[in-house]
Amino acid sequence: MPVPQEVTSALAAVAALPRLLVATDFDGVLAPFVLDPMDSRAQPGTIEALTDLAAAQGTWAAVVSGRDLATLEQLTGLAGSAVTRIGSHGGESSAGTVLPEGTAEAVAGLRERVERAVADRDPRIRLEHKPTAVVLHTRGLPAEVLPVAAAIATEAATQEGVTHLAGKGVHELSVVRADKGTALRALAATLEVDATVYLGDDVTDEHVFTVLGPDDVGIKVGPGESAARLRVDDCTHVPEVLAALSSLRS
Ligand SMILES: O=P(O)(O)OC[C@H]1O[C@H](O[C@H]2O[C@H](CO)[C@@H](O)[C@H](O)[C@H]2O)[C@H](O)[C@@H](O)[C@@H]1O
Repeated sequence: MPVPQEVTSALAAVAALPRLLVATDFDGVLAPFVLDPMDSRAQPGTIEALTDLAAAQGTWAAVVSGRDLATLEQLTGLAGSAVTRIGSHGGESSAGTVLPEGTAEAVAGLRERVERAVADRDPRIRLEHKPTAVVLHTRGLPAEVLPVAAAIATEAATQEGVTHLAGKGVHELSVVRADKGTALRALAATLEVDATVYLGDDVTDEHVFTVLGPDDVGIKVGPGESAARLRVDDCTHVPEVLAALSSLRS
């Protein structure tokens, strides 16, 4: 299936504006889902298109991810590039991050509690550790594990200062309050762009879609309810969308 005509038309219209920010989620958008998060790789051509966009006149590019910043840079190879990297759902940025005082202690305490609960209740649940969060992974696990992971996450989130985000095959427990929408709006305001294009697939990307303005272009990648105005069927369309934008801006 080709990229829908309405998406192509919206891209052509937004690309005609003088100052444009093109931003995208990582997992499920640039990179197809895999079992081991460290095996994720961006689809061919996507990083190149973002890099080209960031080099084009009046154009900026960003990757906005739930990954922690260091992992995002490692997986994308974008460290030191002109493409802005925003990690930890907006909690960290390549433009500079100061995590709130006590974050390391709070996440260490959370980690200890979650590790204990997982060891006691179902060691098949895989854990990912970030500077601001602990993630319980259930992708590929038998159905009976899912409610156990959900219960552990729900219980951990009763602790003051812990936020629970349920994503695709993950329960993320964060000790820092941040969201992608706030982070992207701040970036767009700093750059004084005329419009933002954003591609996302998951619940945390809805924080962006809901704050986009009438001139912005939100593209939901894949099925599910969304506040995005436009949609493509799955992440295999993303290289074409980014290449089209890159060619329109160069
Ligand atoms: O905001 P994103 O860039 O989409 O990051 C969201 C979470 O992505 C990762 O988990 C997802 O991808 C994994 C690898 O494909 C997959 O195994 C998992 O089921 C997905 O939910 C990442 O591991 C999380 O830390 C991110 O928060």
